[in-house]
Amino acid sequence: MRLPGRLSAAIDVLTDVETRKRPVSEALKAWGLNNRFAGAGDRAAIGNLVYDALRRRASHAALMGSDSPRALVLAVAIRDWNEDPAALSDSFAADSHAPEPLTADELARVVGQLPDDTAPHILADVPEWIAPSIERAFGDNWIAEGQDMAGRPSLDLRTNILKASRDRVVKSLDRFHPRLTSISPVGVTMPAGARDARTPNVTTDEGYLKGWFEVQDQGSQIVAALGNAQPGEQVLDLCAGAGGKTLALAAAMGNKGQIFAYDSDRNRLAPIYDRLKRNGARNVQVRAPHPGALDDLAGKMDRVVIDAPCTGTGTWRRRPDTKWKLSPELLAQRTAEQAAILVEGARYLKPGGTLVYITCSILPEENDDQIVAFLKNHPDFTSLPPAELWQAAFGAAIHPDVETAQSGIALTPRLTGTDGFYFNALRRAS
Ligand SMILES: C[S@@+](CC[C@H](N)C(=O)[O-])C[C@H]1O[C@@H](n2cnc3c(N)ncnc32)[C@H](O)[C@@H]1O
Repeated sequence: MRLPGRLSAAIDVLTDVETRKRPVSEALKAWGLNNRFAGAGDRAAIGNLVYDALRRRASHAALMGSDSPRALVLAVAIRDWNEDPAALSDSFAADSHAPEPLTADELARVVGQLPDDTAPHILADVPEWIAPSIERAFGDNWIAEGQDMAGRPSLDLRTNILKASRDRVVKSLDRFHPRLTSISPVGVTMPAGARDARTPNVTTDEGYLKGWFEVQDQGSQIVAALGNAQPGEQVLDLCAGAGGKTLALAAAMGNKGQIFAYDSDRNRLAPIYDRLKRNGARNVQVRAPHPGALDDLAGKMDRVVIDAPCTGTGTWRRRPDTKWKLSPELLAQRTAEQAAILVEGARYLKPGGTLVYITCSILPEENDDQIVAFLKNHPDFTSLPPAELWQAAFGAAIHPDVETAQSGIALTPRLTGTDGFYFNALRRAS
């Protein structure tokens, strides 16, 4: 397919997403099944167009004076993919699979600039109602933070040090030109390409099948490392999901001690069994959810890790559709769950133990605010100093801007080149 046909397909996919309220991944898959002539390169390009349209939906729509799928996709082609507007329009006329040529109004708008009085949430490409929260989190830098959250993410891998060295992983993926991550000592990264670049399919690599590495954003690797789980400890991973953090903790502990991996959702937990086997993680006991599943652990854990259910605002680069679906109701639901899980997690700690709280959110309501509320009712807990945790994990001084008011650590695409994550470690008095 040539670019005009790909643009047309992206408009169809976005229309499908909007009219049928479908997740983007589902709409892209359906398009591929209905258009089997399209190759992997076409599907990747169409996916990039759709995701780019959603990443900068607000500013594309403001510039074009419309948020229709056509307006958004044309804006991506010209603003993000640097196509020449007149040449693009001419190429439409010569291609039977192309969208209609650009109108005079579209041509004039797409080469213009956003006016000086453009609302800040449009410049930041975030929903208007959530802008005050993002401003509270980042102060004067909040628009720049929003803009970086509208970029493309890198593909990051975590070396499974139980089975391989980072050098070995780099060598096995040589053909994708991997680089070392900037902070995580076990990470490997492949920067996002431009335009129609395809994301490397690393999960068919023999190194992946042998358990040498896992796909894991560097931010997720960093918070797992800050958790500071030590060989021989008793650790409860209370929201283990498919086990991304569990596997990182097992490797950090050198398979020594015991991790109890639990999740209240059986379906989310299901993939963990295969992943543990592939990774050679032998110190993990999976506890399936049933009443009283964790009762025997009360008061006994050295460390309880809460990778809390959250709005996922830190992952907007990867799932930009969720940015526009976020609602005050969903945020309220997540914050209520987080408050309850923090109290629940504290129950399993022994005196002197550490409660590790993690979210993949950038919103203070889910981060520092939760810590303030928890500490108010749990005066026997104190936050551990971020600079010391960072030094212990990475042997380097912490970037000053990642420290939050409540001794938390907030990672972002702009500050650390990672997804957005929040971390806070709370020590219980002995
Ligand atoms: C952010 S995800 C965990 C991701 C996972 N730790 C990883 O690294 O791949 C949050 C998880 O919390 C689980 N969850 C939600 N409420 C819970 C609760 N009350 N107790 C335990 N798990 C819960 C969800 O099912 C979800 O799998």
